Amino acid sequence: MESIMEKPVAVDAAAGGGGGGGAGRTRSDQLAPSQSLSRTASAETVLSNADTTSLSRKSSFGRKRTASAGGGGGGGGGNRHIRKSRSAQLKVDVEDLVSSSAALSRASSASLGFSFTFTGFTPPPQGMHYSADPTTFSDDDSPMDIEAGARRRKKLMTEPTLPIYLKFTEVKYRLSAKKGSPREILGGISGSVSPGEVLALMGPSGSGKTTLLSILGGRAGGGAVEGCVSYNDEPYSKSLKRRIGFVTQDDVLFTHLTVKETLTYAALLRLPRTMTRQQKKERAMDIIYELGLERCQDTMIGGSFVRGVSGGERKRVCIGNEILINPSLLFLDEPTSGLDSTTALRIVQLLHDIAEDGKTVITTIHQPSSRLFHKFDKLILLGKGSLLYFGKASEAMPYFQSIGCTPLIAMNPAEFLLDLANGNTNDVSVPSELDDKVHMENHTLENNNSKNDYRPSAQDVHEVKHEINVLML
Ligand SMILES: Nc1ncnc2c1ncn2[C@@H]1O[C@H](COP(=O)(O)OP(=O)(O)OP(=O)(O)O)[C@@H](O)[C@H]1O
Repeated sequence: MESIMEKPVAVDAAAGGGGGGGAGRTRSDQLAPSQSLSRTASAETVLSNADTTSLSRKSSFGRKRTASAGGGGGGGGGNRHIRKSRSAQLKVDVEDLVSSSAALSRASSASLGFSFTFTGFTPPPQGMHYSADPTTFSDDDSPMDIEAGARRRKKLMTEPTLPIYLKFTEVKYRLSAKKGSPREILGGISGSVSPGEVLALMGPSGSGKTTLLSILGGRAGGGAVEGCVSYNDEPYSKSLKRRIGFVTQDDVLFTHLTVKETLTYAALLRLPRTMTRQQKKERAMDIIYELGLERCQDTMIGGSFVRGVSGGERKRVCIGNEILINPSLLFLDEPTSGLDSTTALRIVQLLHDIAEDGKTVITTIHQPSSRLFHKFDKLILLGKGSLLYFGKASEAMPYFQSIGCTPLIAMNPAEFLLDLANGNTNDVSVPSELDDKVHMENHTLENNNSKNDYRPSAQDVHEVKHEINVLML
């Protein structure tokens, strides 16, 4: 890692980015009365514990919960009455959760899984009005609703963060082998991503997506890294570490904690001392609302032996754990793996919303649906550690068509690009250079009595692409 950090390159003017609407929709009209009541009551208790210095923000926060409960049909006055009558029997208040021995014993019985590494959160200004609109998604929203909700959704993540422009040039990664020469995992990958953009790293399994993501996130493993990675023209530093959120493929969560407990503990442990305990707890609740987790906030995370939240909800909790600290750079390793296409779309829409708040988002992705593919601003296509494409995601197909690679049947763009990266040219028209190479290699294989067909490698596609590029210049 040392070598890449010593020589940052000058950064060109940051490319424009962003785009896409925010996700979410209101769920208040579908809330069961009991859920509404308990949330309202809980909010009331939080309010009652509030110190006077942050009254205005807490009031708006209280209104927010009231509003969401009110969606179920209750008016303001009625809610107040309900809140009063229920306040005595509140059991799920955050204060109780944090101090209750039951919660603690459950926590201690689970394995420690948080990766509390960063603490660079700036507390929001007092009196900041947080959204009263709980219009985030839940698992039964339709994609149409998501789009509509995206327009309605107000943002919670309004605290300013340092915009970070990430640029990487000729990044190589080699692993030393016990026998023979070192194994090259990444061979000269270049690209950049601006605040407001979502960069997707796509490629077949084993192509080096996670390795590249880890290097960019300052988490390179034991191999040798070459090239240059710069953050606003600066090399990686300790202070930058505090501005990075990293959601790994297998983030470990406490099985027996509820969603609310998980995020509240994370807030209490990860947010800076300059924030009061109350502010931290409110921050956790804001995240719950922002990520549309209010309906499952009291559900246990669960695991192999305990039934808990759904896969999509679990992913959102992992993302919540990271966006709590309001990172400038957010890295995610396969946040949509194992999810159905609609839930995956919601997660990617969420990433869009986060980017729209001025964050820089980089995510690996396995096999996105076409709708999901079009949500990315930029794309890096990897094939066996080689860079096959870097540019706007929307221009990837036209680009490959311009060099003679076109799908022969209607195909999801991601599927087509992954086929190319895998060297699978069935149903794909490829340039004659590549075709010739396939025939030549097959001829050699026939002469050797081999039963296998030659499949062009990612390197072949890469080379052909390079030759064509040269011819086109
Ligand atoms: N520490 C390591 N030791 C041995 N091999 C490694 C190590 N790190 C990465 N590799 C190898 O590097 C290659 C790229 O791995 P990487 O996890 O980056 O791929 P990927 O594209 O993220 O794959 P997947 O989509 O399956 O997660 C793989 O062949 C992997 O086995």
